[in-house]
Amino acid sequence: MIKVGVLGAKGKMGSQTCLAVEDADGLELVARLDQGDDLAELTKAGAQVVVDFTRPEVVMGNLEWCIGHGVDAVVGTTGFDDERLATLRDQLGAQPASGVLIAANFSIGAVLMMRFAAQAAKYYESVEIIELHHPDKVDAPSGTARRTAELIAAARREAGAAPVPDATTTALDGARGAEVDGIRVHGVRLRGLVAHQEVLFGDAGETLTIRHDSMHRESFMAGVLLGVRRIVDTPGLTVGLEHFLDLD
Ligand SMILES: NC(=O)C1=CN([C@@H]2O[C@H](COP(=O)(O)OP(=O)(O)OC[C@H]3O[C@@H](n4cnc5c(N)ncnc54)[C@H](OP(=O)(O)O)[C@@H]3O)[C@@H](O)[C@H]2O)C=CC1
Ligand SMILES: O=C(O)C1=N[C@H](C(=O)O)C[C@H](O)C1
Repeated sequence: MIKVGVLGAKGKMGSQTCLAVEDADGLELVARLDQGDDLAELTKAGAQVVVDFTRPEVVMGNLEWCIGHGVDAVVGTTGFDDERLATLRDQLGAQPASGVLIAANFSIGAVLMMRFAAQAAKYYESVEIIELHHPDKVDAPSGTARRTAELIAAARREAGAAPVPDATTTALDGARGAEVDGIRVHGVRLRGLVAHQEVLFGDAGETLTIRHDSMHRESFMAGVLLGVRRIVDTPGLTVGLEHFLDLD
């Protein structure tokens, strides 16, 4: 049995994760912690793996604690940039047996969407991303949109593509979205939505749209459970659930 603790256990993703872990073969839910709880409860309960669905401003502190206490971590919380990843690599360097998985999105369909978008990137002159989420989301653009933009930008760079064309010279602030690694990202917040993304590609006389929809937070759970089962045997930093899927 793998003993699992959940951080952010009262939140939308944390509560769904608790249900999924309780139902999963070979996993035991030993701790549910939320805002104000003492992280020492994790070691008292014997947690081997922590699943973190908290907030961008607290996740790095949680991970420093986990790495320092030899607890592996599966992280869905957003807010990771190169600087944060470098910090984690340094911390893990001092604890070579520990593992951390950072996944912008645990839904299999979203991982495929990112992969397909990276594959399509070199064939199109234009590309923009639209992410659509529930209005309780605190960060924009979404972690998934940021990651998708980075993957597309890397593929375009490798192919020697020119910058995405855009003749805009006057615009209201925000009208052209945010720029991530040279790719425009637009955010929609709408009651009724969960998590959705479109990647729009365009070239002479044609467009290609790759769309993914998470209708329910259950969509993330197979990926979270896979992450928990794999991270106990995967020391170091793993960025992206695709490393635990047989995509090639
Ligand atoms: N990778 C993926 O597949 C997915 C990632 N996410 C990401 O996961 C994160 C959480 O999303 P969601 O569940 O919707 O958010 P919620 O706001 O519903 O849940 C976050 C929970 O964490 C709690 N919390 C805040 N600080 C701490 C702390 N220091 N220790 C423990 N718990 C704390 C919050 O308490 P309080 O409300 O009192 O602050 C809240 O209960 C976001 O970054 C989101 O983008 C979401 C869906 C899928
Ligand atoms: O906050 C959310 O809900 C989600 N957050 C993640 C993100 O920012 O990409 C994953 C998914 O989009 C849902």
